[in-house]
Order: sequence, then C-alpha cells, then structure tokens
Amino acid sequence: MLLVEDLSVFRGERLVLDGVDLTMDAGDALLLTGPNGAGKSTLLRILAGLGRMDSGRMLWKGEDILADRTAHAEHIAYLGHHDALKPGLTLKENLALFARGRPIDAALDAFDLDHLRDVPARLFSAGQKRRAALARVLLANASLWLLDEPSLGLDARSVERLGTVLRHHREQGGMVIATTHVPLPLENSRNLALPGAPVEDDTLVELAHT
Ligand SMILES: Nc1ncnc2c1ncn2[C@@H]1O[C@H](COP(=O)(O)OP(=O)(O)OP(=O)(O)O)[C@@H](O)[C@H]1O
Repeated sequence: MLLVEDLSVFRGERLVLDGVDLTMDAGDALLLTGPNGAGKSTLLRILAGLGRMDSGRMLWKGEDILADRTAHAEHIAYLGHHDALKPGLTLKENLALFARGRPIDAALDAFDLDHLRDVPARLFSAGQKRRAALARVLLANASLWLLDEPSLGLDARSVERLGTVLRHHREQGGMVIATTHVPLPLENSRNLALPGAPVEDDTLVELAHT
C-alpha cells in the first residue's frame, strides 16, 4: 500500500536521510529508532506530506503521493511532538474539529477522557494532552498512522490503552509507523534503525519549510 524508495533528505549541508526504502501493507507496524537527530521525525513528516525531500519516491497504492497531497492527507493521521490542541476549546470541541460529524465517544473512552470532555485543553496535564491528541488520531479514520513518540508523557495505564488501540487499528487493516526511544506496546512490529551521525553544533543552521 505504501512504498517508499530511495528517499534522501538534506538539511543544509547534511544528508539526514540517505536512501531510505520501506513498504507497508495492511496490518503492518514499523518502529523508527535511532539516536537524537537521526532523522526519525523528519522521515515521519515527509511521509505525512509535511516536509521536503530531495530525492526518491513515495507511492500510495501505486500512485505518487506528492502528485496529490490533499488526497494523501485523507489516508493518514499524523501525531507530532506538539499535541496541537486549541487551548481555549474544550476537549469535545477540539475533537469535533476532526470528527467531521462522527461520534467522539469511542475515542474518548479509548483513552479514558470522558470526564474531561467539557474541560478547556489549556487546563490539561502533559499526559492528558497526549491522550487527547491520540484520541484525535483515532477519530481521523485514516489507514496509516504516523506517530512521533506516541507514548511520551503517558502513565502505565494509558500506555496499555494505547496498545489496545494500536492492536485494534491493525486488526482492521490499519498501519502504524512510530518513532520511539522506549519500548512501545506494538506486537510483531518491524524496526527501521536510522544510524544518524555526530553533528557539531556549529553545523546546525536553521532552515525554513522543512
Ligand atoms: N528546520 C530545520 N533546519 C535545519 N536542520 C533541521 C531542521 N529540522 C531538523 N533538522 C536537522 O535534521 C536532523 C534530523 O532531525 P529529526 O528531528 O528528524 O531527528 P530525530 O531522529 O527525530 O531526533 P529525536 O530523537 O531527537 O527526536 C537533525 O540533525 C536536525 O538538527
């Protein structure tokens, strides 16, 4: 379903991703691992259609993803480092923005958020925000989940709940690509270890639109 071939990415002078290949079929899970700065988030953002690549190709069911990013956005749910909730809106209102009329109760239930449904997101703890962002992924109704450190800030019970949600998604033919520095509750996953390279601070130059 998803085919990535020979994907390379420069950030400034640095070759951050060097000829990455990957394939994902229904029910697959892939863990992206590697040291800080190895390019895990960069790869995830590119797969989400959010970042620029320098060479390679990405196909979804044989079609070039870059040819129609709007169509690709329908297939994916992306969870970045930032939970990106609107602080002034309640949880229910935040989720409604993604639900497109679908009921939100199952997503609230999946991450034990029902008691927070009418609370503004600005009052949430870090773990509560992460659970809310995960509920939003669930609500997106997308096949391919791209999750950047999904268990960050979660307590043990919530990690268990995340495991249940991920298993259910894959049983229904969904796919998961996740970055992580800690073990995730993701059975039978493959691992793509990005090697990274030592970087001197003075080689880091901020680039826009990456
Ligand atoms: N906007 C940018 N401008 C310049 N360099 C960038 C930019 N964004 C990322 N980089 C560089 O790209 C490299 C890969 O960063 P990335 O965030 O993908 O790493 P990561 O593997 O996700 O790291 P971590 O484990 O710390 O989350 C790093 O060297 C980083 O400094």
